[in-house]
Amino acid sequence: MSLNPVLERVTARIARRSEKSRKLYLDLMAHNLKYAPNRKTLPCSNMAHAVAAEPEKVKEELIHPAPHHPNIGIITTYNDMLSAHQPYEHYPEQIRLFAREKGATVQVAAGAPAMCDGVTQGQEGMDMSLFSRDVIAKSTAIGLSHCMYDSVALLGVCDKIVPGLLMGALRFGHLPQILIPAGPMPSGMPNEEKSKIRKLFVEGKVGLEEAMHAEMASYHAPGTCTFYGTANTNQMVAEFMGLMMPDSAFIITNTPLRTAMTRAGIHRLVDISLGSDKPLPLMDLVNEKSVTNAIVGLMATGGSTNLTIHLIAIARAAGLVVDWDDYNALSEVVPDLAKIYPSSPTDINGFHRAGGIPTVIKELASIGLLHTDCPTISGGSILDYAQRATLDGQNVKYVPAAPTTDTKTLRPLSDPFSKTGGLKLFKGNLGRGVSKVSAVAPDRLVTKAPAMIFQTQEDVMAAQREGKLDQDTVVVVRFQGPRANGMPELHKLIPVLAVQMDKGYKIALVTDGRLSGASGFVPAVVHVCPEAQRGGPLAKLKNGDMMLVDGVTGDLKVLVDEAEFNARPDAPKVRPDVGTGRELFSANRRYAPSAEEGASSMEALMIEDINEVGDDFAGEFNSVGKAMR
Ligand SMILES: O=C(O)C(=O)C[C@H](O)[C@H](O)COP(=O)(O)O
Repeated sequence: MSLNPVLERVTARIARRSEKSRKLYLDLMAHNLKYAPNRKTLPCSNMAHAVAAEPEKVKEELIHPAPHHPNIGIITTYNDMLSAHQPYEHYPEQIRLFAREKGATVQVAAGAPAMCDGVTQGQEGMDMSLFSRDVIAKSTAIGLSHCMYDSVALLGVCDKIVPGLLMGALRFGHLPQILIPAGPMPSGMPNEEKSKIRKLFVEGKVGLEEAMHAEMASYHAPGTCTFYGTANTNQMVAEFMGLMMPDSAFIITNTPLRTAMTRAGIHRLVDISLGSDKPLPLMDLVNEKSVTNAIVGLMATGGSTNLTIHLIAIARAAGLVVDWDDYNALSEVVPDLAKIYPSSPTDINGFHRAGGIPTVIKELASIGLLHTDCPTISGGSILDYAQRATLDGQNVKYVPAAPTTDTKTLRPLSDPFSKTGGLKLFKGNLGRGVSKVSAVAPDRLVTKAPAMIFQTQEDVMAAQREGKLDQDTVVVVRFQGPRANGMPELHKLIPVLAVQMDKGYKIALVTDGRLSGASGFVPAVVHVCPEAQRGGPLAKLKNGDMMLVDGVTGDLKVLVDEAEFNARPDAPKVRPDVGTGRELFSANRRYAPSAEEGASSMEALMIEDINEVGDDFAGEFNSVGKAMR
């Protein structure tokens, strides 16, 4: 099957743009592989510290390893408050047993924090959510810096956790690594019903007790939430990149198949560890082709807008430069094959039952919309991911993906939901932003209406209560970008604006902040760059300015005289927020690059430093390596 020419062009463009940075990355990984201390070269005292707490047998195995005796490091993001991460409690014990079956040992290298956007939505803690990615990345790096490991199992699932783990893990890309997901919770109260009750609550038609009951019937068990939000989109992306076992993303948590899948993943990790016949380092898996495959997956399934930030940050950690034009070009040729809540009533479990990721991959690969020549954890290519996992005794057995069994949720190529993908790039005199057009009803794609300007979502909610939003309007919520307040998700706006839409008004939202992956159906252009805090045009908008938000052409415009608009002073910048620990994140805010650049100050500064070392890089590290020997 010949490749789709746009896929080919976008991939080539990423490779060209990244030529220098990718080479620097691969040189540094080669240095890690060759010269970084490892178990076999650690001096006695260091080694004794590293094994001091192990049982005698394991001590012996670590100090005098058999020829292929890998030691697996675990980075775990377990905590028992997050439903998605609670199942990881006993994974280290299980993984130890599974590794032992193949003669390997296991040490928990580090724990990293995992925060829940469901808990922090609309709260001060949300201002730290995006930056928690950097904390997770650094925690991962600290764990792996002990250089005790021949391979790594990454335990994490949710929104910032998978990107953070990968951003850290990729700096140790010379090591073979696998993501081990824990799976979604069983379906509870349908998401659509929960949303209905939320709207009734906003309108004062149901009380607190009933609202609480609905939320708890929806979020009711261990596992990821069942909507197609950022957590589940990360899972999809990880499969499309071949970073986890085929069809492992959406097996329900704490089921026999889930356990069998973890076991299969660990067995596979042993087989590809350093020292094996076929080591498969992470740096080989994350390249311009797998990143492009991930964007295709995002478009074909209508995933979370957050991945227009996270995938860019993950790619940057591997020396790859991706931008929103790449996303947009792919969106124009990738059909939308899936409708999952918030784009439809079906949840992620329904999507999985309908055929899920294997069926989507099979369809896309059949028309050359996926690279089938980049390596994956499975040992083959992405074509291994066009298989359904089933349980065979204690083992996972794969069978070819079947055609969709529910065309309300998952469509074949011959009859897609739309010929183009789920996300769209908007551009114009207000900057660049992204929108999940697949979740928006066709008659709501274009909004031309006067602007109402806000600086917080609380102000929008208050205006709605006071009836001030009872008109066609484009609600602009600005000073919500990474430099202003850490770029929170503004998901509390959705039920409020949905109520206004139900009243028959034309409503759109424009913001330099983020929305949750659970946000849909309200036409929204998010992540607008440059952000108001950096002097972006949003800072010049006034109440009443006529706006055009056009989901067909991708226009994001203010329709006022250009000279008059440009002559306006910017609204004053916001001061940093403090409290709830936000003051610890000043550096993250102050140096944050734009959303389109991944919004990670850690990476922006890292890239500056690496570029400074520049062409001398490999030479310098070679001499450091020689001195060490
Ligand atoms: O997917 C994301 O980006 C998220 O932030 C996940 C959060 O858990 C939701 O924001 C909760 O949203 P509801 O379903 O409306 O309760």
